[in-house]
Amino acid sequence: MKRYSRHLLLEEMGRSGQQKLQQARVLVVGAGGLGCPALQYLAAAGVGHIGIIDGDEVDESNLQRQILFSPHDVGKKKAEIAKRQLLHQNPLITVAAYPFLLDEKNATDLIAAYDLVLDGCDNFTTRYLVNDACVITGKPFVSGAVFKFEGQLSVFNYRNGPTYRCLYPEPGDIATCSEVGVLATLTGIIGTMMATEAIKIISEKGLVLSGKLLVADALSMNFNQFEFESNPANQKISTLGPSLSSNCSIPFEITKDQLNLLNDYLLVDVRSAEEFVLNNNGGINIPLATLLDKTDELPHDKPIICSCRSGIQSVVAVQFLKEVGFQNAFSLKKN
Ligand SMILES: Nc1ncnc2c1ncn2[C@@H]1O[C@H](COP(=O)(O)OP(=O)(O)OP(=O)(O)O)[C@@H](O)[C@H]1O
Repeated sequence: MKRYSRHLLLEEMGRSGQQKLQQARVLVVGAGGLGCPALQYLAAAGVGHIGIIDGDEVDESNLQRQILFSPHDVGKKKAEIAKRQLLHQNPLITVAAYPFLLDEKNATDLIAAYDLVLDGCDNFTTRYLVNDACVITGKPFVSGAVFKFEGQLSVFNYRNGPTYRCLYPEPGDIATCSEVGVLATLTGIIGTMMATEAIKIISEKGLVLSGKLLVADALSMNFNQFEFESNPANQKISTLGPSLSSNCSIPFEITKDQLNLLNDYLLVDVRSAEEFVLNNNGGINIPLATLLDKTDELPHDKPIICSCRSGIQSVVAVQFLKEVGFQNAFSLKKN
């Protein structure tokens, strides 16, 4: 009672909410930059049964953001070290470590044994796999992603809400953080928000981020939410397909070289007005948050090229533009 007293004091949580946490079974995919903070808060908050699946070993370059690990853990299995740390932090919970990768053979059985999944992996293959296995087993999942200074958060397959495929119908090839770098604290922010959504789902309190994508920009501290629709066809998955290639490209991305071949187009910088003023790379500025209100300023007779700093917000912008009929929209690919 004393350990959880600050939760018990919350009217919305109270004894029944805390008991729901204690009874909950949560699987975290990936004990990396997002998984570590998410796991720490789930354990501290008293989620009774936590599973950790990660096939990787701790690397020295992980220590910048993977806060469950120390230098003497380098070379050891992340799932096992994370389990040890969480039990040390909260001996009142149970933790299962799966020191291997989630794949098509184990995903459905493993996910079926949990109430909720948190996906903190770093690749599209696993994201689609988690999605499809959650659809098949009827489990909601909280999804986080980080790239340089930008993070994304959403909840999929929650009470028949939209799935990951409703937001991202096609696999992408955006580089992982091992190739481009990521701000340490951003993984903490998004990972902690993933745990927050998990606690809300389990305790059945608050508005869950279902059908909405939160895009966070650590440099400007702009946090924006975008709504997206459900496509009922995406609920009809009944078997896991073979692994999706993680290097197939987003069909609506365009490189700088390809852009140079175009005679006429409209360049739309979808960063915030502040960022645009600080670093004007040409084109017009329509921040992502206002894009759908300003579609009457956009042409239908020439390509619309969306651009941002890292190539993530521009992909989201194109996704939204295509939904409202701008099939000639492309995202400018970053190096
Ligand atoms: N299919 C999978 N099953 C389980 N864990 C996965 C799977 N795919 C990726 N992961 C794990 O997700 C975690 C993602 O962590 P993070 O994004 O911080 O990158 P990293 O792989 O640890 O480091 P870096 O990208 O710098 O090499 C990793 O620990 C990785 O092993």
